[in-house]
Amino acid sequence: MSEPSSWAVEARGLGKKYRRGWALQDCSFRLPAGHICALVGPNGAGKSTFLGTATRLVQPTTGSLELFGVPVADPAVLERFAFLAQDKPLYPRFTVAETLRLGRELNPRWDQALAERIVRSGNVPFTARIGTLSGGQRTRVAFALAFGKRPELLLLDEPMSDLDPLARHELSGLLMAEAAEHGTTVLMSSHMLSEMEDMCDYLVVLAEGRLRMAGQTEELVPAHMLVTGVASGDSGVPDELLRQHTVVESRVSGRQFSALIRPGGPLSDSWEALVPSMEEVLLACLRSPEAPVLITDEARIDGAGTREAAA
Ligand SMILES: Nc1ncnc2c1ncn2[C@@H]1O[C@H](COP(=O)(O)OP(=O)(O)OP(=O)(O)O)[C@@H](O)[C@H]1O
Repeated sequence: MSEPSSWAVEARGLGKKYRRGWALQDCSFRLPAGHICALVGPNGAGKSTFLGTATRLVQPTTGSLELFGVPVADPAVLERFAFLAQDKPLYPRFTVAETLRLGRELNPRWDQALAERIVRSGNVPFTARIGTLSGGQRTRVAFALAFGKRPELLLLDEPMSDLDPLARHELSGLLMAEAAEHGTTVLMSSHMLSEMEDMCDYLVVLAEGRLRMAGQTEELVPAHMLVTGVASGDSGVPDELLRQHTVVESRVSGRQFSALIRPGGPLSDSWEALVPSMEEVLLACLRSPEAPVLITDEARIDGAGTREAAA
């Protein structure tokens, strides 16, 4: 058994219901500490809602959530994570220097040198007021605040969306270096699948408020194969493929079929099989919300189910 603190995130039956319906439902998984995890899903999938429950901005309707073994309702958890919200809320009248000073005064483990380095490498003037900065410059200051806190867990909601390609490259490099050097766990929602592939070693996929996949990428991605061959049977997808393997997505074009599958045994020699990229697996999974859920043993949490949220 692992020590409780070796799990950065443990969600058990987590759900949030709004008047319009469930934004997140029966979500159960765990994320071991030290990973960089992509939180992926289409618009409205429940990613921000999940991050909201982790940061206490959203009160769950069902289930529980622990960070490093501590329930999120416990104030002791607050200094262990930093959150970069999608709209990067900062005080518009503060200067950049005043914003960093606020970070220093509020956070006992504050790293001023690191925060200043992040601001300086984007040539953002320390004397400028936040309200006068471009969207990307504001994001950089928000990054500096989040990193400067030296958290054990960084929760990032679409952090790179308004950054130029150079800034994205620089800050994603910094993210990976920080995670490697300090063992920081990162949970980051994003629609940039190919960038996630370079950075992330853990995946949590949501669709329509439900968990679709969770686990280490090195386990999830090779659990899939891209198969092509000669079409046969009523649908064009060979019966043997449908019977013996889990077909996540299939397509028939002329006399050829192609499918992304989870092999249930050896594949026929008459088909060509390739290991897909993470992006190909994610795209197929997102296009096929009816495909069976895949959660690795490491990410699976026992005894989960929908119940009233812990007070
Ligand atoms: N405060 C709210 N009141 C009512 N419904 C809400 C509220 N916040 C979110 N929702 C609904 O919950 C669902 C999940 O929204 P959420 O913002 O978590 O999705 P998301 O995966 O972050 O989407 P995106 O990729 O577009 O940012 C959506 O259907 C949304 O309309």
